Amino acid sequence: MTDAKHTSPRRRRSWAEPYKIKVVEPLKMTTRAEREEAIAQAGYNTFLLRSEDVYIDLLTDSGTAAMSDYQWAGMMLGDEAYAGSKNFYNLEENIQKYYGYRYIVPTHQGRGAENILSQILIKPGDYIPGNMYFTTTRLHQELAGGTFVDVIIDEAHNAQSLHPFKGNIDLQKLTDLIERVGAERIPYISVAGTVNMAGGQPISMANLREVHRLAQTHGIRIILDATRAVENAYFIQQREEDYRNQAIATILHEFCSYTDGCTMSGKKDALVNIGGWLALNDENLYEEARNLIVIYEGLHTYGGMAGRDMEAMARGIEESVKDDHIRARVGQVEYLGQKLLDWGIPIVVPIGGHAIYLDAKRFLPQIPQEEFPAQRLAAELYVEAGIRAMERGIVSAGRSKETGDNYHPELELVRLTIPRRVYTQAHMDLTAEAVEEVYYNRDRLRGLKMIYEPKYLRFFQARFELL
Ligand SMILES: Cc1ncc(COP(=O)(O)O)c(C=O)c1O
Ligand SMILES: N[C@@H](Cc1ccc(O)cc1)C(=O)O
Repeated sequence: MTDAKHTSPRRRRSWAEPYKIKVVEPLKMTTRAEREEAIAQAGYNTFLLRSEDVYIDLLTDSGTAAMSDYQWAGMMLGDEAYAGSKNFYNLEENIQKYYGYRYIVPTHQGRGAENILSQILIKPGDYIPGNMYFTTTRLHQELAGGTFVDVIIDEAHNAQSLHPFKGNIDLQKLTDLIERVGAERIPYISVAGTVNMAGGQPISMANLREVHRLAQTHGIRIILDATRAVENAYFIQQREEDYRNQAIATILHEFCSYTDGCTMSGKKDALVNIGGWLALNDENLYEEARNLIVIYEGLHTYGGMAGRDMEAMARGIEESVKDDHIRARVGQVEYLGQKLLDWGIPIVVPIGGHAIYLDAKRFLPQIPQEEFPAQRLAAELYVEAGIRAMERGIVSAGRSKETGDNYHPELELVRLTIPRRVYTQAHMDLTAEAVEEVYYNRDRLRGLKMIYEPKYLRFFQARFELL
């Protein structure tokens, strides 16, 4: 007999956090009228709100993690020497140990590494295939004279496809590109794990291994965007048969071994508020990176970070690869997503690693994409309950560098991004309730008009008016 009463409690054990709370940060409560005023002043762009006017901040998981006492203790051991800080060597050692790359160049955050990498590897006229674009990554590739080509599987562009690895690369699309432009015009394949713009979706180990094999045949490098590679490793453990019994750290190491280097925003997986790195296995490329780093970031033993920041990141890496940590981290995201699915709210499935993505096309079908449905939905969530989310649709996609026309991405999404170790289950419940309320009242929402458009990465600073 297996009715609920007789089920072993062990089988029901949930994802509860493997830590307890030692310090809290009070939040300001606002009225609806105050929020209406604040979002209008912010030009209906959640990036332009003041954080003190936000109740639950789900704008991003970048630099928003709560550090542990072990990390804070490390901050007191900051060696703030200009050159040769011991914290750099601790950081270097941990990156080599857990990610497996040979040479490490610290940077102030991910895009610092993307800048250096793009300058070193890309020549005007080159093509860079990748598993869906990321805003900063593509811009650096374009500024260096390259053209990004999306070679992700088609399922990634379909919010409702249940493919377990929507971050996978379509080997046929990649082969076609190599045949069309020639391997010598492809400086590297840009692989992200997980894929942020697709909904935090993972790439499988099997797929990366295949991409590696193909790349080797043509002598093309693979550079990983390792920003959320630990979360990717968790999905490999959960969904890929051969990895079910392997530790996250082991999976991460193998995953990186199929690539020639990585750019990293330490502000995500590595549990710090600032920091990043560029890692490379090729000594000559490392030499070039060391030359550029002193122009853009700082000396090669600090790269824009204080010694204490490097120590916090070295320790954050150790914590990030613990199985208990990552299970609870993704578990919390899944908890929120499952609740929304149970209530019939349209979200991207499968639920991703760092965020829930509301499908604005199905949420607000009455608003055409040119009137920015996702931007409108994000603004409304803020007005409803002081929850700050982020548009990931036509505003984020920007314009084609060739024609200047707006891209029209298939995915028109609002991202509810969960910071690591910051919010409680009750915050997730309240978030779900607020989304449900907006969904209930969705018919009365109209679109927006863009009244200010910055030249680069427009979503950060664009302004809108209600239509
Ligand atoms: C997948 C991905 N790559 C690169 C970056 C760039 O990192 P950073 O914000 O640290 O510059 C981010 C976030 O910005 C990201 O999510
Ligand atoms: N990488 C961070 C910060 C960021 C947000 C949006 C961007 O398009 C670029 C950077 C994030 O994904 O949240």
